[in-house]
Amino acid sequence: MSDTLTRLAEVLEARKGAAADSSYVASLYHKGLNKILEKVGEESIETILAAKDAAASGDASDLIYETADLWFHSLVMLAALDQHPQAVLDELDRRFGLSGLAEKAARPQS
Ligand SMILES: N=c1c2ncn([C@@H]3O[C@H](COP(=O)(O)OP(=O)(O)OP(=O)(O)O)[C@@H](O)[C@H]3O)c2ncn1[C@@H]1O[C@H](COP(=O)(O)O)[C@@H](O)[C@H]1O
Repeated sequence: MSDTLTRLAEVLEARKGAAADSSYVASLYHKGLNKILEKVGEESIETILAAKDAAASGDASDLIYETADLWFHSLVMLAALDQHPQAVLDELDRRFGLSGLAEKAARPQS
């Protein structure tokens, strides 16, 4: 799972030197941080609406699609601020360790 984030982070880093009209990510960098944050906000709202629809209809396909958009734009935000997604995964790992669930999951069932 995290391999996808690593490979995507590499592409996002490479887009930093690219011309605005060469790719979607390059165009976002050229528009600046405010535009990137606007996209994160937009995608957050679309994800919430899709979650409501999924709960009502039982069909989660739009929710998965919108969540991918939200994660993607969050990764662009992190890259624009020179942050790597591994730092977020490390933070989640730290919290998982703190909760004691990691040890519980590793322990054989009796
Ligand atoms: N995962 C994604 C990804 N997810 C969503 N999007 C784009 O995000 C945009 C979101 O849709 P919207 O309708 O909200 O946006 P829009 O109308 O195009 O833009 P606005 O004018 O509203 O800002 C669409 O243009 C999608 O194509 C993505 N664009 C790129 N990637 C990945 O990023 C990599 C680099 O992309 P490029 O920089 O385009 O080569 C690609 O190889 C992909 O792996």
